[in-house]
Amino acid sequence: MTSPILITGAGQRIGLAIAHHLLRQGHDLILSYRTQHAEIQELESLGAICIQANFIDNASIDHFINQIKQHTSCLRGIIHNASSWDCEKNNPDFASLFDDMMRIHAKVPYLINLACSKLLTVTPDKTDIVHLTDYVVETGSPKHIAYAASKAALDNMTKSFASKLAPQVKVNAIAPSLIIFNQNDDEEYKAKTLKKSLMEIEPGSKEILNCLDMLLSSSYITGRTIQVDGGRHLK
Ligand SMILES: NC(=O)C1=CN([C@@H]2O[C@H](COP(=O)(O)OP(=O)(O)OC[C@H]3O[C@@H](n4cnc5c(N)ncnc54)[C@H](OP(=O)(O)O)[C@@H]3O)[C@@H](O)[C@H]2O)C=CC1
Ligand SMILES: Nc1nc2c(c(=O)[nH]1)N=C([C@H](O)[C@@H](O)CO)CN2
Repeated sequence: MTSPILITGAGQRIGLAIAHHLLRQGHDLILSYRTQHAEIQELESLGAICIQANFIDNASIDHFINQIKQHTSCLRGIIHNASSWDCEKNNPDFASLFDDMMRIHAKVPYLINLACSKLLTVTPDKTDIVHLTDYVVETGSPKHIAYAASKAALDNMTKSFASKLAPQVKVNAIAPSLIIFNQNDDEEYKAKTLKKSLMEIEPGSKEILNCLDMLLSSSYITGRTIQVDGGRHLK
């Protein structure tokens, strides 16, 4: 087994697309999933090590980290993809929402990066940490205040970990705007959202895969955020 890449939240959508993309490239994978999606069985049949993890408290994060270390003594990369796009409108308990957003988007990457950084330095080759953040790190989001703040924390940690882990480990962020809609998005929301960018398309996971390929193949880019947002900042 080559040094595996760790992906969090790989059971659906972008995380699932990343998992299949890296498997097709010949990488070994360790991945986390929360819900037992049918796709998990296929990933296991393709050789991925799939670990069920719901990051609801410190103990669950620690348990996941221990399971990683039981499966491998080295890592080629870590991709922090797991995320909950939750909002104040759906959560009147703002304190719990804030804690949940900070846990999944900042505490989980923080603890995994610190606990697994040595695994990224076992081989002499350059290795990578990639944080999936969000366009709203630049602008804030009045409808997703805690979500945006937690993604901003993750964005900031990109710089801290890049400095801490250089030169062997490169640490970068990918900041998407609309990539793929959700199943329950109605036509009115879709039309309004498409208009928010210059490109006015729903690009799909391929845009993230292209960006990931660039970062993993670079020997020089670190501490940076690659915006994948269709020119939304110019609208
Ligand atoms: N989709 C888009 O257009 C955009 C996406 N992004 C970012 O890109 C990344 C991927 O987006 P997308 O594919 O839509 O993400 P999803 O909303 O599909 O969530 C990704 C995964 O996170 C997992 N997850 C959520 N909460 C927890 C938890 N408490 N513990 C463990 N796992 C959890 C889910 O697991 P499960 O399904 O197993 O329950 C899910 O599969 C995210 O970081 C997102 O913020 C940013 C901007 C736009
Ligand atoms: N975890 C998630 N984060 C985000 C999602 C999502 O579906 N899951 N979706 C978005 C939107 O596409 C937004 O970028 C455009 O309305 C943001 N984050």
